[in-house]
Amino acid sequence: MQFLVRMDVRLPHDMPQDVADDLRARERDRAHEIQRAGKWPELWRVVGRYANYSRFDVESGDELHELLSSLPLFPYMEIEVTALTRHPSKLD
Ligand SMILES: O=C(O)CC1=CCC(=O)O1
Repeated sequence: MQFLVRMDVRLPHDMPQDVADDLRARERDRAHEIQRAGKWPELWRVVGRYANYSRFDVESGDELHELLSSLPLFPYMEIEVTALTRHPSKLD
């Protein structure tokens, strides 16, 4: 199943810089693991925002939830998920 996911990151303003830096480094490492597993084929920055649009290729909504909740930034993100299906007019 394909899912379009938007993640908006909202770190508390009073979070110490070293804690934020550590979270970001761990987020990057976990994102790389999921990408290497072929489950996160697209990751795009939203211009001008601390947010991304991503496409996930997973077996189920449960798997997507497991992956998203494994991200170190998960407690600090607002996440919107849209299930996708193939458009009949799309050329191969
Ligand atoms: O920076 C972001 O948009 C949040 C994020 C997701 C994967 C990653 O490495 O950072």
